Amino acid sequence: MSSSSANSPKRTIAMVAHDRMKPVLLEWAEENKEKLKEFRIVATGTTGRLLAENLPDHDITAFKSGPLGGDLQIGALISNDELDALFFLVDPMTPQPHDVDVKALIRISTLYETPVACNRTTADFILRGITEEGYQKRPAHPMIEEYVTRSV
Ligand SMILES: O=C(CO)COP(=O)(O)O
Repeated sequence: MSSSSANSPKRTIAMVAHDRMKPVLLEWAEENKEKLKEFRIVATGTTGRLLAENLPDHDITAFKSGPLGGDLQIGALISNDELDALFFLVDPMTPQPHDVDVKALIRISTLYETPVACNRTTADFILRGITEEGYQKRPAHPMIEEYVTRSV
């Protein structure tokens, strides 16, 4: 994954929002809709449907709903090194039935050096960073290689 140029395929970013954060994400996406056009956007089910309704000209794919495995589908992209950033507006005040999936998504993002925004301020920084000329995502953490080649 790297910075884009005129001829390269669209980079992929993911968007997820817990229910009370969905209006916040929609507002943030509206504010940033011009920059977001350069990406393919994948999202958990309900978040993706709402984004597609609000941004009909964007390239948006909705996976399964989060509690039904949508977070894990995004995690699969990350573990294949196919995701450039994750925008995940988490509700810090409401317990989630699929909290283990949410944790797994954050963990796998950490391992693969995928930038993750859990609030709007970080989302602003990440979007600015990944659209900057010359931006290059770091490769996955070397501990992956150590793990693959470990002797047991
Ligand atoms: O719960 C979610 C992520 O953990 C969000 O899923 P939805 O976008 O399907 O509501």
